[in-house]
Amino acid sequence: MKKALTIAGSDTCGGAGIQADLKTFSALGVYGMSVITAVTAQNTQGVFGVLDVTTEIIEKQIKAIFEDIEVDAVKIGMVSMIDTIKTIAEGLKTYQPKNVVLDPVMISKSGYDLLNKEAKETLINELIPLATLITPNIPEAEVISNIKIKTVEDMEQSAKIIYDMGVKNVLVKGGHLELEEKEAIDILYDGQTFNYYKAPIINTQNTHGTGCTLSSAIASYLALEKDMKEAVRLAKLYITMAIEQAFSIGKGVGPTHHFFDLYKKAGLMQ
Ligand SMILES: Nc1ncnc2c1ncn2[C@@H]1O[C@H](COP(=O)(O)OP(=O)(O)O)[C@@H](O)[C@H]1O
Ligand SMILES: Cc1ncc(COP(=O)(O)OP(=O)(O)O)c(N)n1
Repeated sequence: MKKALTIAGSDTCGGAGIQADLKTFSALGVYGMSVITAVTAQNTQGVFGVLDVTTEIIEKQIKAIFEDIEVDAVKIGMVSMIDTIKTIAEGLKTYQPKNVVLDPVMISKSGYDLLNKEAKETLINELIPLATLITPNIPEAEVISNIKIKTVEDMEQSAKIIYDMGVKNVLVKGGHLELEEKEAIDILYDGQTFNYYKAPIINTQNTHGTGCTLSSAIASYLALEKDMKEAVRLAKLYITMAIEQAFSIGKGVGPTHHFFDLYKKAGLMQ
């Protein structure tokens, strides 16, 4: 069985973070493992507190996995602090996993800073060059590339700037872009060509964890030995269905749904 590791924060309400990643791995038939970087107290209405895990324990979690188990893909989510990022970067350099999908989580949908402001430069300098793929949403791509993004052409320019920071592939996600066509368009850049992944915008307020779900679905498909374009194509189908099936569980933004049978019927499972 293929095995994927998520290095990310815990989301109490199960819609994003470690919980979303593990649900996605399982739904796609990949064995999931976790290194927890931070514990958040959050629900569908907001984030109410964060406890960062010590670097000593993060280092031990990474070592415990890699010294024992072969890892086919790594997904990185909330990394929170400078020292956390440095510890993860050291781990990646030591163990050199094949596929590293970096979701540069910065701010939750409810507006809470999940990455300390001063840690941004460390994420760019230390983690981006070690990633096989980075998956910023529009606000994250704006921060990393330092340009404003209003159009698909801006997304392409941002992808090129981020690519030049040393990552092998860039996927700029367009969920936050308001286009006339009413499409959710994501753009993959591999240093040579752009590939476009489009889906109709689904009219729902339940989009908690969309970014986590997409990046862990890509990591799953890379673990299953799909090439990058195919992994992103399949993951885009997965996230679109997971948003279509999203439902309310509380008073605010509900989570994506990982509906095993649906994916099986759609032929998305191995
Ligand atoms: N309302 C929606 N309908 C369809 N796809 C969506 C919708 N919102 C987001 N997506 C897709 O979900 C994925 C994650 O989207 P995005 O919102 O851009 O990232 P994040 O969750 O990190 O903020 C992307 O593939 C995006 O195109
Ligand atoms: C613990 C944790 N990690 C990441 C996020 C952000 O996840 P994302 O998929 O971008 O979803 P939203 O915050 O936009 O719903 C999180 N909230 N918590």
